[in-house]
Amino acid sequence: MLSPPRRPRPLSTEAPARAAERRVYRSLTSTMDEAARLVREGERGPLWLLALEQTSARGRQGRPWAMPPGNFAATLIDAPEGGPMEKAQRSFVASLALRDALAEVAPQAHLSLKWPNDVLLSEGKVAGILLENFGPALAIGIGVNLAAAPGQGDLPEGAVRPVSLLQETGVAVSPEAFLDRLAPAYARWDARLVAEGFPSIRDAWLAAAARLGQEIRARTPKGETRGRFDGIDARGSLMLTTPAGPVTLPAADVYF
Ligand SMILES: O=C(O)CCCC[C@@H]1SC[C@@H]2NC(=O)N[C@@H]21
Repeated sequence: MLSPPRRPRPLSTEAPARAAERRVYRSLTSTMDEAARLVREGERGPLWLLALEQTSARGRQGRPWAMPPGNFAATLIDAPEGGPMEKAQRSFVASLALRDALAEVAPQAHLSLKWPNDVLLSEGKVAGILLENFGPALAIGIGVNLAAAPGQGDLPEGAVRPVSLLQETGVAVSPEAFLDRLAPAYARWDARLVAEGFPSIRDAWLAAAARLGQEIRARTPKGETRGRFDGIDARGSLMLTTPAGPVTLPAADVYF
């Protein structure tokens, strides 16, 4: 007879001041899987799930996400007010929070933001964000190459190379210590979104955007669009000026 599936047990549960509750796990398939399970059980957050190892992590567009030991992997479960647009805006909140947390631990780092939700360090990808909507709650998955960058393998031409914080700056920080910075940074930017609305978040994001005003390429299942990166609209969609006129893309992969 099959035994019932074992529930992952957190190593610790605590609620530090100024931040949401957090649970730390030694190993999970993916913090997104654990988030989905907890949401099914009624969890609505805000709750951070931090895994020291993931055996089956995923990235955007169903791609696998490699997680060398020492890297950061967490998911924030939250149930913000509003509809799909307000939820999608949290990817910009998370990008800004990640930028701030990285800047706090490595003040000398050259950081920028790549649409839709990557954080670049010295122009390489140091962190990625994956948003998944689990009905009543949102899961914001965040992976940061703190200790090591995954192998470059078969990167598409124009894709940014993966880099790690340690390799680029010499700064060593544990996943737990990084969450100590990230959780309050997220709470600050989220409060700003609620208080001031998306234009304030958009302005802050654009001020840190990589390649603004320059030519980029955006790939969707329908093909590639080349154009000048003019910003993001009120929904967070990518705005390009192409030889054929303005184009707005709600989702795409961007190449430089
Ligand atoms: O493709 C991307 O850039 C997004 C990567 C997101 C990876 C993180 S690691 C924590 C969370 N758990 C997952 O399985 N994926 C996200």
